[in-house]
Amino acid sequence: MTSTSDRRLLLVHAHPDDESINNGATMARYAAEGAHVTLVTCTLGEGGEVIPAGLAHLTADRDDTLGAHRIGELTEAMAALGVTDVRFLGGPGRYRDSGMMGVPDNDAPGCFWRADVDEAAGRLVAVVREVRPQVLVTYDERGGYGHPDHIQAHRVATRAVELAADPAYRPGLGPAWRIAKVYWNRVPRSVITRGLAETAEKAPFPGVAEPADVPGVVDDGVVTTALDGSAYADRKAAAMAAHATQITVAPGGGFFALSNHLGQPLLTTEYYQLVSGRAGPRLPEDDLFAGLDLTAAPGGAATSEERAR
Ligand SMILES: CC(=O)N[C@H]1[C@@H](O[C@@H]2[C@H](O)[C@H](O)[C@@H](O)[C@H](O)[C@H]2O)O[C@H](CO)[C@@H](O)[C@@H]1O
Ligand SMILES: [Zn+2]
Repeated sequence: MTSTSDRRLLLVHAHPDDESINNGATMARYAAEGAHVTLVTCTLGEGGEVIPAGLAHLTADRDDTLGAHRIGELTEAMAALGVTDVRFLGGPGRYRDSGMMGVPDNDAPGCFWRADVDEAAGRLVAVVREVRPQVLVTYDERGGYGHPDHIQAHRVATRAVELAADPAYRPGLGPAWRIAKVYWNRVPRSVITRGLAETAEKAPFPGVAEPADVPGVVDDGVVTTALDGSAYADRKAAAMAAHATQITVAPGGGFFALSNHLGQPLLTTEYYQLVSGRAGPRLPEDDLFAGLDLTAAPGGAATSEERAR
């Protein structure tokens, strides 16, 4: 029997807001079930736009205090989800928001896009070996939608999974730990197509996003895992609304828009692709920990088949 308190989930994201958009219901569900949920966010989102006019002064080209403000937004969002283990990679401000692909900030010293992947991954290995998660969630190789910080978060997380499991890598960071299952954030094409059509019909925004604007859209058959988080819909909507400089949540919670004011569906079933580790006995999985025997031997959890060897 899986003890929920033995379950440990690590999520690696680029900016404050990505965690609530992609995984808010998942995080709320596992936190409510007693699992240990750890969020590592790689930047403070210093380069973001700002929706509320009264906060426009925070932007990088004015007061340049948006990063500090977004720490507060993330704190409020995690309180809404019941998540208490919240960290910034290398500490707050270690890696700066790199801006959208192609802007001059991509070349700024200290930006995440210019970080040395192995150096950044080493900082994440310390978290992995401390927390010893059985499951890690991050983005695909495109970072979901091509943002430099999202691509870099994928690269750093992927490298950290490899290094954390290598006993020869920096033993001073703790015993090696193999993460049993790695997932990428996904949205099935049929779901977003239906959701955007509904957005166009019902949402109170001046425009509607394109599927290409939505991170992680893939053909339905690529998706291995669907977590029904409908019981946590209100918590996800509250968490997203807490990121008020970045997100507007429509009254009633069914839709949202980023600072581009293009409406999208606020999904309460959250989808994943298992890219490393063995899937649970039934597809699509309805649990990220499906198939795992959590009586972890030193070094990492195992599936029931591995345990039986
Ligand atoms: C969801 C996400 O990754 N947001 C990033 C992104 O913000 C977008 C960016 O400002 C774009 O110019 C807008 O049109 C869009 O509406 C925003 O969501 O990039 C920001 C800068 O790197 C980042 O701070 C924000 O978290
Ligand atoms: Zn982001």
